[in-house]
Amino acid sequence: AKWANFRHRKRLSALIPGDEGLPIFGNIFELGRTPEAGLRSFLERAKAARDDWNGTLVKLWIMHDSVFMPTSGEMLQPLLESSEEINKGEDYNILKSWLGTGLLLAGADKWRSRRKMLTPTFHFSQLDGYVATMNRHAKVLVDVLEDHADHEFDVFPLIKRCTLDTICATAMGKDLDSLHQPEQPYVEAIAKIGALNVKQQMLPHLWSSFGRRLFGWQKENDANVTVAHALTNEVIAERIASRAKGEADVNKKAFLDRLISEMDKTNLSIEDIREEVDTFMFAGHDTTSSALGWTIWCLANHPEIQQRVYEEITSVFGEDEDIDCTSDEMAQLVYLDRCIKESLRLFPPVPFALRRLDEDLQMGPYLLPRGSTLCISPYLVHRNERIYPNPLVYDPDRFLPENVERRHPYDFVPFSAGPRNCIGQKFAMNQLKIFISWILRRYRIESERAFDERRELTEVILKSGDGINIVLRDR
Ligand code: HEM
Repeated sequence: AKWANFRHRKRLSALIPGDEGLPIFGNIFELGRTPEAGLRSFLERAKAARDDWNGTLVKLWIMHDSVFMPTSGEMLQPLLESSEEINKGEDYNILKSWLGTGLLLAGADKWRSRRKMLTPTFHFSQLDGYVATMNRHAKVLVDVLEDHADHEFDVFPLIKRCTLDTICATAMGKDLDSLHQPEQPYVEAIAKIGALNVKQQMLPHLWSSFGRRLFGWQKENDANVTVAHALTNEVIAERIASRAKGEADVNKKAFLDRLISEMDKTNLSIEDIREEVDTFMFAGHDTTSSALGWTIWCLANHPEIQQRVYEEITSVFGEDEDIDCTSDEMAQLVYLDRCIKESLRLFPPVPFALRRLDEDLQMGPYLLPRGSTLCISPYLVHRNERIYPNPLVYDPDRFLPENVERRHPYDFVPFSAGPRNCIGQKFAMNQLKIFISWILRRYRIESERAFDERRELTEVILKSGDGINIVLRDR
């Protein structure tokens, strides 16, 4: 069956423009071998497809895997809107030892029932419950930043720890305080799991499970996963015990508490709960820190835009730099909203998301063969110069309603779109608005570097290879 599918993929793929590289290896040697060069080569291929044959679909063969990357919203539409083609690409499997088959990695059937069950926990009325926690952590961050004012420093490690603390508090109701105490087994373990994933993707000798065992990768991964699971298990046991004693504070419900209250109605086991909590920890912390880091970088390098955001913030909050940002205020921060969106356009935290096609799929004039990997790439769509002229320019006005209207709805997809989109997108946008509004009320952000003096690279998440170097000035 595998051979028949290979032949089928070869046959349909030959009808789609683009070269297929060498026999057996395909295009693998044409792709950059570092997280930085890899990104560049995808962009170059997307540009070449547009220039050579006016195409918005990149075709690649990576060994025996056929990969297609649509580079416009219009091309993406049939995939994003399909309620059938929702199975993830195989590259994700490596995360299963930590996340199990929670919402992010679940196959179609399990996903449908889980998504239905979890959607209400992200309803905007529930999100209000997380706003106080977000404000609390933003305040801790601006206080810690005080020690770094007036000289250039890399803010990214602090942002990363603070977003980890926030998601830990909202997902598990646990105060990690990694901002003050970074040396904790859990914090170190999930950082190691992240680094091991990047290593596994980049080094071909770790692509097979035999190689991963032989070179000690698996052992190191499993040891760190055990540490990460230990904390989640401990917190779940504590919350169940305090709930049984009637001690759970109903006004301070974490995501975990909502799942525990579902336990009786649904058939959720402790294991099921753990995989969802771990999934939210994973999906909700690196992504948000990347988005926050890049937004800070954009504002630091565009003082006039930053000043306009600041003026909007003071018009909403007055001169008080210490009051909480509530849902009402967030709704009024419309210019900040455009600035965050423009930063998500230029630097989408998830540059590539993968699906495995179960059936042949018609995409524009092409029939894509079943068994192929399809790549939803916000990075390639958002940098398509035919959709966003001068794509490397940071211009929040691209998100003025009249400009948004002129584009295809899927030309902006930082959170993916359709049934399998990001369940946490409102949560993330709230957190970004709250954090930026706290930081800008206290500090002016400056940059001593040029905006384009940055190395973008993908470690699953889009990062800056040099950190986010800024100077903070007290207002
Ligand atoms: C700026 C921040 C974020 C970005 C850019 C982002 C982006 C994405 C993207 C592109 C996907 C689709 C992945 C795929 O198809 O493989 C996704 C899925 C997901 N995200 Fe986010 N995300 C962010 C924040 C969050 C937060 C804060 C949470 C949790 C609180 C979260 C939870 C999830 C989950 C659970 C999924 C899987 C949904 C499903 O398959 O039904 N994300 N996210």
